[in-house]
Amino acid sequence: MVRRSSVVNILEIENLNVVYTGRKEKVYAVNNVSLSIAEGESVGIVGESGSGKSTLAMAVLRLLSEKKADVSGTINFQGKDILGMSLKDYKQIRWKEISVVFQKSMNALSPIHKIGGQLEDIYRVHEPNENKKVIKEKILKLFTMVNLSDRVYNLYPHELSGGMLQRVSIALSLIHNPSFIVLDEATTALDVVTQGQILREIKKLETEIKMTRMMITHDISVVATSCDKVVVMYAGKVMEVGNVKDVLTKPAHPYTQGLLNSFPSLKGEKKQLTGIRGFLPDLSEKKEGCIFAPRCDFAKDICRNVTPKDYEVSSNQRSACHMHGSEYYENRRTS
Ligand SMILES: Nc1ncnc2c1ncn2[C@@H]1O[C@H](COP(=O)(O)OP(=O)(O)OP(=O)(O)O)[C@@H](O)[C@H]1O
Repeated sequence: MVRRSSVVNILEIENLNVVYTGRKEKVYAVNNVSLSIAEGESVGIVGESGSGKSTLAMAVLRLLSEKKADVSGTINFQGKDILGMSLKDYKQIRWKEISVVFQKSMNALSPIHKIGGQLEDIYRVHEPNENKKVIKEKILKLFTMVNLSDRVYNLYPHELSGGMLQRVSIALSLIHNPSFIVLDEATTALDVVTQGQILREIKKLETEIKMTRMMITHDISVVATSCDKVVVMYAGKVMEVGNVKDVLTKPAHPYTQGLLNSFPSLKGEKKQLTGIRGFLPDLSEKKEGCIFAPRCDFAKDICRNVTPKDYEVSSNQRSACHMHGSEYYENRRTS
């Protein structure tokens, strides 16, 4: 949604819809999402639980079962139509070009094999003929990058702390030098000190190996400290997109404002946390109007009846709100 003329987009998502069909009732988890991510950019996807962040990532990663989810729209990655290609072709891209770290990625490691051997085996899935010594060197280099010592190579998973295991997962995701990485709550379970360290290492890596990052998180402070752009999702839709600084200091959508007012600030004045009244809507049906209107203190008739389009607030910020950029919002902006 934020477009800069000289920028090359690595990922372009147009009108993406994901409907879970596995149960009696459908779930419209992602609705008409369009967004682009420029090469080298780090983009945070935020929104409360159930807003469709992981589903969006799973669609990009082609990890949704065709039997359980209908995916429509287009996803272009480096000019290639991801949804249009065969799964066999996509598997050539996954891990090599696009990789992912989930919150529980570390659980995928076998408890009875040493870390080094497991990483070596995974490396060979894409490079079956690579020399053992070369692979080991590569893995040790990655360990250094994520601040793990060489001795981890010969340890079993149970001999590592949660933070170390998550660093192993990040090292693993980087094993084929991907140009795009998805981190889905990858640092959420870690203590703040370890999380901060890992985020700093990831940012350093991005400049070293020219990587683009899509980061899914509940934690706005993670976005504030580590991302260039933020996408705010609610009930399967993008509510607001923009540069982190603009969106976090001058939110243009009432949902973003509510989300920001739900987080305490460690710096600056103490403020009353107000949260957002009500709950996420039932996603088993599609309704006209703004999906946030029932929870929005400022909704007018138009909001309840007409689905808002995506309005430009500034060259760096867009908001799907009928009242975008009105004086009314100007007055409500947080400082
Ligand atoms: N496999 C599935 N089958 C049916 N519905 C699903 C499935 N996975 C997710 N959903 C539903 O899709 C909606 C979006 O879920 P999703 O996990 O993408 O949200 P999220 O924003 O990532 O939430 P969280 O932050 O809690 O991970 C929710 O209503 C969820 O219940």
